[in-house]
Amino acid sequence: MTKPAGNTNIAVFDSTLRDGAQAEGISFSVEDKIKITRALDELGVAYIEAGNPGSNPKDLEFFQRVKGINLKHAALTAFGSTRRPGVAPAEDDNIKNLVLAETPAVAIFGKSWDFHVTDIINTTLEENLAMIQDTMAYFKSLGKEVVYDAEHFFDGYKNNPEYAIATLQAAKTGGADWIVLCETNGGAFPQEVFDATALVVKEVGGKIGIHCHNDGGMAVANTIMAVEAGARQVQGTYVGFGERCGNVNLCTVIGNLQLKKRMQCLPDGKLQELTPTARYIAEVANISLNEREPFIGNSAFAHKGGMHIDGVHKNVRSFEHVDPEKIGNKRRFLMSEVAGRSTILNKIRKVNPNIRKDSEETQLVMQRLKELEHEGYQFEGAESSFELVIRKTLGKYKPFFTLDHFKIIDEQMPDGTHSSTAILKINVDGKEEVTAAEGNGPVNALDKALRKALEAFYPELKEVYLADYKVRVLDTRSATASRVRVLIESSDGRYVWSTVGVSGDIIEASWLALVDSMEYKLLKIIEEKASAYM
Ligand SMILES: CC(=O)SCCNC(=O)CCNC(=O)[C@H](O)C(C)(C)COP(=O)(O)OP(=O)(O)OC[C@H]1O[C@@H](n2cnc3c(N)ncnc32)[C@H](O)[C@@H]1OP(=O)(O)O
Ligand SMILES: CC(=O)C(=O)O
Repeated sequence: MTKPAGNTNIAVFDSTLRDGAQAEGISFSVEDKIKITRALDELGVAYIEAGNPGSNPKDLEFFQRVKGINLKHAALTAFGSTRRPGVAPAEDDNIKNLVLAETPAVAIFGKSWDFHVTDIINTTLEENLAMIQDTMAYFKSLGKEVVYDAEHFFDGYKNNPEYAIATLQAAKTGGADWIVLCETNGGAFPQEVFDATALVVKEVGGKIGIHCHNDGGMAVANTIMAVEAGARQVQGTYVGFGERCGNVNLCTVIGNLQLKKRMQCLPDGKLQELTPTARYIAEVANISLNEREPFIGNSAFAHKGGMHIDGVHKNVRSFEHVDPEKIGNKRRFLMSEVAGRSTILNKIRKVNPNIRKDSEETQLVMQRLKELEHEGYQFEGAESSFELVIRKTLGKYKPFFTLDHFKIIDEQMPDGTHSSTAILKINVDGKEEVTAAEGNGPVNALDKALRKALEAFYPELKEVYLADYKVRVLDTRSATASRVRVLIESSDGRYVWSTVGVSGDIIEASWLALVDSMEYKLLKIIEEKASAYM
């Protein structure tokens, strides 16, 4: 038997590794599946539907390998269909593979929609009922926990309610532990889901679950309505991956049920892992997380409008529906032309703690920020450049070096190879330094030459490297004459910082961002040394 799902009263059933693997663009390796299984178990979901052993050798291999892993919370679940028409369960190849998986739980899907029975699996309505009942009874005889997924239940119920309910009764008679109502085509409305689920809870009884797809954008609403009607198992995928438009996003469902409806979905203390787990799963799946995703997205608690930021500084409840820390996310304040003084005050105070919201300096920095954003700068993702803007505006900036000149030679060879060389002369406290460096492109060569020149004076820069480089054309209509914004992410292995440059020339924009990056790092070195002496 499966382990209880801790102190939860909603059983979370995650199908990232099965329905999620049916999403366009997703292909998990066995290793990926093991990593995600461990992460979901650590989070405390009740069931991990990890694949379809009758589908492919990869899933079979996964189920063999995962046997050696001791899961703390979750019941590992193998997925497959009912027996085929006219074949006994013990003789059905798909069912034999499910047995080989040796999981404590199985999820078996069967047909609820009469049209699917007659036109898709080409059998009789009676045989379909027998297929469902026999399959449940077979797995129960093997001591498994059996989750019955009533595929297309809501469409079936609309078309032929008596038959749809009869399929659920067949599953119950066969001994299913859970009956899960599937909104397979994802087109139902919340009220329809509520009404049908409430009827099933009353007339069929037992433990009822819900499985929604998002084709009409209603998956979360439909899931919540089913829970309101009495469903106690919620199936979905962790960040919403799934066939077509995806399955219900479990992060959104868990966030809503646990924080708004006070229905516990994860064991005590685990809700804070909601966001880090989403990042981890997206990383393993090699899919970039939609940053606007509720609860877990990077933008979910990012405040940009000046009036909103002012409100949040006064009381976080003014523009936040829940506390981001409860789900392991964080509040962010974005620098931009729509910011007000409250937004920048915290940043200014790091440079001069005596400045107030109504100080003249605050107004000056605000004005400079808006001018620069008008020129094409964006400080949302380049807070280190913004700190330098504040210093320059407040007269707290002294350049670490001055540029005499640089020159870039780009060579395209007849054999198709390409090389870039940068030659550069800088001046530090009256001392000149001339360097040259080669790179795989002009910016790479310039970056190397600048660091080489500066390292002669500031050896700490040896550990700095360029972690990311992004270019954005600001006015696409004017094509090559348009301005470009370059965003650079630098790192010294411990910290990451971001800087920005804007110009009509991509090399100049890159140079401006590179200079900010080096100057910011040098400033931080000085600050660290100063605090060590305090
Ligand atoms: C709503 C859902 O998400 S259900 C799960 C859907 N997931 C998947 O399909 C992914 C895994 N599937 C697979 O790897 C393959 O489809 C397999 C290995 C299971 C089957 O492959 P094949 O035998 O080549 O069949 P194919 O995929 O072409 O067709 C599906 C078969 O399943 C049968 N089938 C579909 N649903 C059911 C059901 N509930 N009960 C019994 N048989 C079913 C169909 O009738 C069809 O059989 P037929 O060829 O005799 O008409
Ligand atoms: C079972 C399933 O994945 C569905 O009906 O959508």
